[in-house]
Amino acid sequence: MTVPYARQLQSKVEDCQQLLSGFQSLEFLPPQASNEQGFRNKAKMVISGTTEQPTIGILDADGHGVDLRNCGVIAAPLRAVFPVIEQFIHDLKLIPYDVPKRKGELKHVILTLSDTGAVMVRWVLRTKKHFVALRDSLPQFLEQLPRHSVVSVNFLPEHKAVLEGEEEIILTRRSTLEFGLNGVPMHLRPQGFFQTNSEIAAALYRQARQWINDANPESVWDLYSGVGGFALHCAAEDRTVYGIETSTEAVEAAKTSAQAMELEDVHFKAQDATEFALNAGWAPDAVIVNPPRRGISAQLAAWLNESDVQHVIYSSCNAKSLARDLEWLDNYTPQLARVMDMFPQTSHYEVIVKLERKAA
Ligand SMILES: C[S@@+](CC[C@H](N)C(=O)[O-])C[C@H]1O[C@@H](n2cnc3c(N)ncnc32)[C@H](O)[C@@H]1O
Repeated sequence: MTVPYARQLQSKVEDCQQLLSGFQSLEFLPPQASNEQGFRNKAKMVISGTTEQPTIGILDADGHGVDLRNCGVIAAPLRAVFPVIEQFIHDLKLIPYDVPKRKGELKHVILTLSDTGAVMVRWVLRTKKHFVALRDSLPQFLEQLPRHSVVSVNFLPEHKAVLEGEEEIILTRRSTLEFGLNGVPMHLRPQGFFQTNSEIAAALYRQARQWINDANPESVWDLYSGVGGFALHCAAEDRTVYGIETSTEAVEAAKTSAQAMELEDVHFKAQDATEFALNAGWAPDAVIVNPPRRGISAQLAAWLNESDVQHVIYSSCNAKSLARDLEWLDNYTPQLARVMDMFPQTSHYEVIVKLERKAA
C-alpha cells in the first residue's frame, strides 16, 4: 500500500507480460486503472471481541480480532454501515465468536454494495440462538440501511476457516440486490459470486462486448458465467447465448436479469462447464471463459482446441493458470490482452485475452 498507484499498475502489466512472454503474437492494450481507494463493493468482516466492544475486521495470527472498519479499500457507503452493525450487536446482545476458545455465536458480517446505494447484509451465525432476535429486529435494522437493501442470516456451525455455511435464510421480502452495470440490470443473491470492483467489472464486460460485437458471432457460450455479466452484455438480436455455471443461486439471479431484459435467446444452466461442453453436441462461434483461479480443465481446453469455435475470450484472475491454459489452447493465436486492475493495493489483477482460431 506504500507503492504509488501508477507503479503498482505498471508492475502488474510487467508481471503479466512476463508470464505470457511465450506468446509472441500477443499485443498488450493499455491497462484499465481503478480508483485507488473505496473500490471494494464487498466487505467480508470477521466479528470478534465482546458484545460491548466488538471488533469488525480480521483475525491476527493468534485468532484475536483486529478492527478494520476504516480500511480505505472498502467503499465509503459500506463503511457507513459498520456503526449500525455495532449498534445492533450491543442492542441485541449478540455474542461474537471467539476462535481460540471456540465459543460464541456471531462469526462474520458480509456486506455488498450496489450502484444504487442499496446494500446486502449477511449475518453469519454459528447456531440459531440469535436468529429470532435478528429476525424480529428487521424493521428497525432496515430503517438504518439504504432503501432496497437485502438482509439474510447464514449458518456456519462448523469450526472451520471458511466464510459461510450452506444454509441461508433471507429475512427481507426482496431476495436479490439489484445492480446496474453499463445499463444491464444484474441481480445478486446471497451466495452468488460477484466481481468485487464494480467500476472494473463494468469495464471488463464492455471490453468483452466490444470484442464479441467486432466478431459478430451467431452463438456465444459464457462458461463459468456467475450471475451472467458476460452473457448479458453480449446478448444481441439474432444471437444465441448460453451461460453455464455450477452455482444454482447465481444461475437463478442470471435468469432474473435475462427476464427483466426480455432476452428470449439467452439461456442459463446450472452445470459443470466441462461437462456441458463435452455433452452439448454442437459448438458455438465464440466462447468466453472466466474460471476461478485454478483455470479451465485440461478436458475443456482439449475440447475447445478440437472444436469449431472460432473466437475465444479468456478473462482470468490468475495469469499463471492462464499461461498454462493458453499453452494447451495451441490451435488458437492469443492476439490482444488487457490488464484490468480489479484489486488495487494488492499484487492481484484480472487480465482479459482475445484469441482467434489458427487457419487450418
Ligand atoms: C471468477 S468467477 C466468474 C463469474 C462471472 N463470469 C462474473 O463475471 O461474475 C468463476 C465462477 O465459476 C463458477 N464455477 C466454479 N467451478 C465451475 C465449474 N466447474 N463449472 C462451471 N462454473 C464453475 C463459480 O461458481 C464462479 O461463479
